Amino acid sequence: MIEFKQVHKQYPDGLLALKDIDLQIDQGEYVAIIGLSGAGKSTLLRCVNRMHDISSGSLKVDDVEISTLRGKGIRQLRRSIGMIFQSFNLVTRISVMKNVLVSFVPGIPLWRKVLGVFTEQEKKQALIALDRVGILDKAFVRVDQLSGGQQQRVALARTLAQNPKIILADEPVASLDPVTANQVMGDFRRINQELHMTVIMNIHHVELALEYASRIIGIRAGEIVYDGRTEDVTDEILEQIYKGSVEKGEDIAHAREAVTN
Ligand SMILES: Nc1ncnc2c1ncn2[C@@H]1O[C@H](COP(=O)(O)OP(=O)(O)OP(=O)(O)O)[C@@H](O)[C@H]1O
Repeated sequence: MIEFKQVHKQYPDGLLALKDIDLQIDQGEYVAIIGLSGAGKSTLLRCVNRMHDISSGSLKVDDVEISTLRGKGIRQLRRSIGMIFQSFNLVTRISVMKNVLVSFVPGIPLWRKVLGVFTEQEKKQALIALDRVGILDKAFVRVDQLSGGQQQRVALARTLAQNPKIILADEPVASLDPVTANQVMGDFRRINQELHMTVIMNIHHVELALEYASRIIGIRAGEIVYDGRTEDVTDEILEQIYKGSVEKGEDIAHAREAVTN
């Protein structure tokens, strides 16, 4: 379980990016965080794995106050939390398999990583992860020969091989075409349901958030302005989250379309 209590996050330049955040996310939820650009979505997500430190309040992951963690404790925390980025963060000149292997076993000695020495068990785990996201047949293909959607699936497989309890995804489908974005959102849902991993995702596509996530958190200027079930999201709620946005009208139209279809 992830628990924020009265969390504030202020950047060194004085900007208050998160204000008084109270939030509880149970194991196995699929949560989409939506809001305008600059609302604080990435900041919120990145506090969970200590990529950012909170300024005050309490943030617990499985009852551990994460702000008290140091070196080894932070590494352990990050082992249980996978992170997926919009830009995939893969090494494109090497094979899919190597990408998964090199990153999913952070505990192995550096020399084994450098020489590419992996056990049969590690290889098996990597192949199982690739199979889960439907790209087992690409295991020995170089990453730069794959489409964007396939690369995002490699990133997901790499995270899965690490067997995390929580997956944080920062705009994972922002650079994908609509069909591929739907497929990748579906991958996240399948993994969430089959493996009971918590998924917390920042996403600009409101219609995809409403279609795939079971809970929506709306952030506006660093504050939570909506937190509830996806099916309870109304036009008024979206209006409140996106008030003043140039693209708002379009986003809400898409959102409605997705809900009524
Ligand atoms: N390292 C930083 N130092 C100072 N201010 C920052 C830093 N990172 C983010 N901010 C500011 O904090 C606020 C929240 O940013 P954040 O990236 O969390 O928003 P976001 O909702 O994820 O935006 P986007 O959808 O554009 O990614 C913004 O005003 C941003 O400019």
